[in-house]
Amino acid sequence: MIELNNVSIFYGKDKVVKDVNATINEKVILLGPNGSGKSTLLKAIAGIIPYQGHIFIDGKEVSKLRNYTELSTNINEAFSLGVKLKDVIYIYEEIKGINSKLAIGMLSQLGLKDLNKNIYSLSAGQGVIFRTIIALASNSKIILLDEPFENVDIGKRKIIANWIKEYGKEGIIVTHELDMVKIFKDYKANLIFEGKVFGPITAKDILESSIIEGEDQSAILEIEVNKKKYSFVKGEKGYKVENLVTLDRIYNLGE
Ligand SMILES: Nc1ncnc2c1ncn2[C@@H]1O[C@H](COP(=O)(O)OP(=O)(O)OP(=O)(O)O)[C@@H](O)[C@H]1O
Repeated sequence: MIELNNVSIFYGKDKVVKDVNATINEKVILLGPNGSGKSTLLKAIAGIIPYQGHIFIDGKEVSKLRNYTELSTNINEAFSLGVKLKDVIYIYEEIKGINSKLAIGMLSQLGLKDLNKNIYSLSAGQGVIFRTIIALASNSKIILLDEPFENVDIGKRKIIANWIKEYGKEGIIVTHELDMVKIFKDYKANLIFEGKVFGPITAKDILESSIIEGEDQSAILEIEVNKKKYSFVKGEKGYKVENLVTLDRIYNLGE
């Protein structure tokens, strides 16, 4: 279980994650526009950057955890050890207990067969595939995945989506990809705007909502962006701020 108690994260004086409170004991989707704080929040939960407040993983404060094998992530910064792919796999086998046979099979299925390759020589999509598979093949209880479909071909995205459903019991999946959110429509989703987290509601409800000016009685979620309130209302109803049917348009609210 991931518990966030009044979590704030600063870069210098900039507070980019603001007083987040949440309990996560399943796999959830995190959606939000560029620069809203998604990666920053994931990095703090993974113990890569400092935070204020408390983040507990299964009751233990993240800042005090060392080599915790029940949490895995595809975040770039977690991959500073090893150069050749086979070395990275070996190191993760040693320190995280990943199932290297499983990882090698999954990589091969997605076209990454030459494990003598240098991790820095991978294309953008290959890098995402490699890091995501390492995170999944660890079969940790908790997985933190930052944009696991970015730059990945559509057919491979679907394979990865199925693996994400299969591996890990809890965690956070950050994605911008609307088609992928559809695959996870039964998952709960949280929205993040300007460092503030809203929700959860189901991904399906987000996809099917109209967004109208705030404080509608039947709203399934209310968010505040740039001091304006918006309500997510199921189906066609009320005066629409915009004809919001795609996530891209939801993201535009934050700009
Ligand atoms: N190392 C850093 N130093 C200073 N500011 C940073 C740093 N990393 C991120 N930021 C800033 O923090 C804010 C949140 O960034 P973050 O990367 O968490 O956004 P994001 O929601 O993941 O965006 P995207 O969808 O574009 O990946 C942004 O304004 C960004 O410019």
